[in-house]
Amino acid sequence: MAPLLGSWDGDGSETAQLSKTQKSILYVDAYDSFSYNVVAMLEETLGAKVTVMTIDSEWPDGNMREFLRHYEAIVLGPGPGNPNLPKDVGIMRDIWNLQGAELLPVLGICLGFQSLCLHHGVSIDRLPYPLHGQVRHISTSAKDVFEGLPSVEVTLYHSLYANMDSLSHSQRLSSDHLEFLAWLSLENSSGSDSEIPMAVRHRQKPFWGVQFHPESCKSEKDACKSLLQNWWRMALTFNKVVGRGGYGTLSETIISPQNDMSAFPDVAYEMLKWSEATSAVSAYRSLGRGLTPEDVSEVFNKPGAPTVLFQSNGRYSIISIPSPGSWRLEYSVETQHLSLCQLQGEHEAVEKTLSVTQLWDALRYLMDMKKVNLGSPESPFWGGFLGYFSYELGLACLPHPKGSDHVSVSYEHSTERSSTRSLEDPPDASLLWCDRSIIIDNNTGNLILQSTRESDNQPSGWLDETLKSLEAYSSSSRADQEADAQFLNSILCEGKIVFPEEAIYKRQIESCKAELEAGESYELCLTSETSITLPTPTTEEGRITFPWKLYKKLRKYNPAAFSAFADLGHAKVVSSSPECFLNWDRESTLEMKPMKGTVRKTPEMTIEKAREILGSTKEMAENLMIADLIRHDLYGICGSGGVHVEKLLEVEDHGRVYQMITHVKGVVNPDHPGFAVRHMPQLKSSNMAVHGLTALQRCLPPGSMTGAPKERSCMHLQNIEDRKRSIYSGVMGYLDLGGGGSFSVLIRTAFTCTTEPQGQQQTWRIGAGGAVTTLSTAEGEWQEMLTKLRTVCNVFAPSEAEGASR
Ligand SMILES: C=C(O[C@@H]1C=C(C(=O)O)C=C[C@H]1O)C(=O)O
Ligand SMILES: NC(=O)CC[C@H](N)C(=O)O
Repeated sequence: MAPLLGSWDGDGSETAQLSKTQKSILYVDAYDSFSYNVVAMLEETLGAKVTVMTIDSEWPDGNMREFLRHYEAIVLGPGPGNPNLPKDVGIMRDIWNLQGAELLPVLGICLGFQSLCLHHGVSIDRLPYPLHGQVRHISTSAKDVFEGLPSVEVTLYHSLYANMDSLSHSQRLSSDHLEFLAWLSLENSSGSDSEIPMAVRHRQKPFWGVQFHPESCKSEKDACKSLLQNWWRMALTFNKVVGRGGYGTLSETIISPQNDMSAFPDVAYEMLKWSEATSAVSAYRSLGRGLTPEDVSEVFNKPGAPTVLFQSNGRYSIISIPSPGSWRLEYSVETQHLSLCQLQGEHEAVEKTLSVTQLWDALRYLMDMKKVNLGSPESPFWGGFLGYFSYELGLACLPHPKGSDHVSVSYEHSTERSSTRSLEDPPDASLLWCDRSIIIDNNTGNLILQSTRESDNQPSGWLDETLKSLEAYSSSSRADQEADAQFLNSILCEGKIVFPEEAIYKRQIESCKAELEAGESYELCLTSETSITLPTPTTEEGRITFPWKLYKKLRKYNPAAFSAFADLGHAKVVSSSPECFLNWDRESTLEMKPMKGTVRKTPEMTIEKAREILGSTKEMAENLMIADLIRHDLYGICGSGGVHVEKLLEVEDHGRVYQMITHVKGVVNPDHPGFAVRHMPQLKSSNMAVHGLTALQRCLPPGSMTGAPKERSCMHLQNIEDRKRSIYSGVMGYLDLGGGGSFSVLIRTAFTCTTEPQGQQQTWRIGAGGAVTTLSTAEGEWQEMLTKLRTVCNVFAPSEAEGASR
């Protein structure tokens, strides 16, 4: 039998030796959205090399004992679900059966802690109320792993707990196996306090566990580092005392049944051929005239022609300009159908069936092969793709744990939502290849006209000629604007709006809360859909200009940081999104800025008052959970040491609402990729376009629109919402051939799709929702959803009656 824990306290010399030989830790991942934060903390704090193995993996060669000899210790991570269910903990359970010389040090975190307690006779029950994203002081025994740490502030993400009352009196007195090391004082409904175990160690075996999340960005950093170092010192001392170690490390760094390797798609070569006029230089001309992006788009984009405008309140707006080299790509997740079509000249078309993984491979290949090396230093986009990816495309990119109810993309017919069921869904990816474009610097008013087509840069070529026509341009008159308003009104006054049913939405909130209480999720971003059916304008001109005129109205009503317009085949999108999903520059930096926490702006509501409201436990917890999820997403790409929180839980003014945001940055290191991308091809590239695309593929759908943990939350949301979100909750932006990219989250957005443009009616869809946590109230969430809905829905009211809709 192993010696008692007390004798392994060591003198710290093992930690000092760490730098000489890198030790290995096996991390067991339960598909949590915080896993890579834990892994980064282990690597950054202990200097250890971590291998990640998912709970649904098989032990290599079917021999756990042999495999574990290569590791100094195991960390069992947090995760959704309940340790009483074998599928939620998978291979974690095998660890508790190790005996004698097979034993090795283990640290369980949250779900891992619960699994340890459960195996040793403590029942795992539901808390009176879940504690997701809550930051609390815990008291400790100030010994063992808590040496020198009598009280620590930590983040909690659990709804289940180790119930000490489940132990019989004699079990507790002798407590033959477990010793509890830390507690949380929890007030129950009767007003009295009870003590909930927060940390444990086994008395004979080298097993420890903590119920809290030391890796969270709101847990006390130095204290949690000391805790880990204490554990590691004791773990290494154990190994030394029992003579473990010296087996060398294994080469694998990730073990999982997930395997999304597929054949390289031939269609990538076709795409390359279609882009042959795109050279490696983006030539440009500058014009110092203050034209609006709307004006410029109107000059170049004929009504109804494929157009994307990415209009920002920040620095730059990007406008697509048609050219002989323009082509479009559309992809459907459900049918795996890819179609490409040229927009001018031969009008060639290509149809192919390919998997989502192959789609990303083709995009990466094309962006890499068509790298542009030179262009206007000021311009964030030198040419490439403009367009969107849907929420369902994001779902198809998620890992699906073995044996789980898959997050699928087909839906049963629902009687409750039958009003919107028959609507056509737009493609899941729709991208426009642009070799000509215009950038407007919103700070200086300067305009950059650019093209990657060599012939456009000849004297008197397209660039020179177009510059001349822009110099002579005069913007639309007031009379035109009034005519537009009248035209819109004539259509909008006949609109029929179908709002989400309050009772159904409130029932769905309760269903979300039931999942949160069961430990299935920490936060669920519930959403609903409102549809507006309008008559199709009777004239051809009216029909094709309607979406653009609607966009201009929305842009005025709700000028947003990521306003955007897309007219891409049958799909039309008018967006006033305030939320950045993912940006990357041409060198090495990725950034994400998730939003959570929304307050409606009224004359009485100042930013100070909004800060007070958004400073509540509920709102902070909502944002913190997503902040930690986004850190994990970025660590998955950038690897340990590469991720930093720039801003945490800050309140910003976003036009019609105040929003709380967090800003996380990551730096890509091709020699040390994160675990989410480690086995992927092409990642040794120094081209940031390749890394940006991979980050998109791995980080969709946006965590702020799902909740945490992402996979499990998406699965429950699909069951609860029972509809396709489609473009809503997807992302829109640009893929720059220079290497950069930027995508917004498609919220505060209306879209429509019809393959029968001559039909009598057009239906626009607007999604809206909000994060449900255990602190949510049904009425509060319903009102918050309406606040977000109004920012777009009011644009569908005829102008005089603005604000009349709910
Ligand atoms: C769900 C929406 O927005 C999301 C939810 C937010 C929240 O819960 O406060 C804030 C911004 C978005 O991430 C929406 O606008 O429909
Ligand atoms: N963060 C976790 O590991 C949570 C564990 C478990 N699902 C609970 O809710 O209690």
